[in-house]
Amino acid sequence: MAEWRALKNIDPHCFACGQGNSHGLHMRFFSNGERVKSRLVIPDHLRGWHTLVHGGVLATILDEAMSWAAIHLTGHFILTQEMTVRFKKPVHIGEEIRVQSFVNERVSPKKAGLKAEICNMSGDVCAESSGLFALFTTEDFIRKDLVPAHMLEAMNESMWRSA
Ligand SMILES: CCCCCCCCCC(=O)SCCNC(=O)CCNC(=O)[C@H](O)C(C)(C)COP(=O)(O)OP(=O)(O)OC[C@H]1O[C@@H](n2cnc3c(N)ncnc32)[C@H](O)[C@@H]1OP(=O)(O)O
Repeated sequence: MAEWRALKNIDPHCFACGQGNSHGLHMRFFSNGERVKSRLVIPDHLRGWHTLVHGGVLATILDEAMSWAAIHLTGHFILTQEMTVRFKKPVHIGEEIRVQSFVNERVSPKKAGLKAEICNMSGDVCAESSGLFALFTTEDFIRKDLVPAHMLEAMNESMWRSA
């Protein structure tokens, strides 16, 4: 299996992966060509019930991990179309967690099924997800008019390279 390579962060403002978002999760991703992974500690301000991490935050982490896998393992821009999450064990504020994701199924040329799971440092699966992702060519994504074309072109130049 190929070694893990750090992936280049492409939007400093993203709540999940933006390194410049002071309220965000600052996720950094690595890929071995088959899977994408990240590790993080959830900051104190994202708690839900007492010291528990809010489920919506865990869902964001899973969505982000599946999105990075969809982008980097299929080579397309993506939109999350649907996702399901199963919360299996509590995650606590300040606890280190690991997330991994992969392409589970290439449903069609324009759709892929992804999976992700969050584990604690004991190796227990705390949350897992499945998602359906729409895959776009650069031209089709520009046509959607969701992200400025100059930003997509800059991403295209750097996105598929290591950090
Ligand atoms: C920061 C950098 C790192 C990036 C990480 C980002 C992670 C975040 C990921 C997200 O959370 S994305 C935000 C949450 N998701 C959304 O906002 C998606 C909203 N939903 C949609 O836009 C549509 O439901 C979706 C494109 C996902 C699926 O559409 P459908 O397959 O149901 O098709 P639909 O019939 O609704 O098509 C709408 C239009 O999109 C077009 N389309 C759909 N899938 C396409 C595709 N794959 N390629 C090209 N065009 C596509 C389709 O042809 C059509 O074009 P027209 O309006 O011109 O007729």
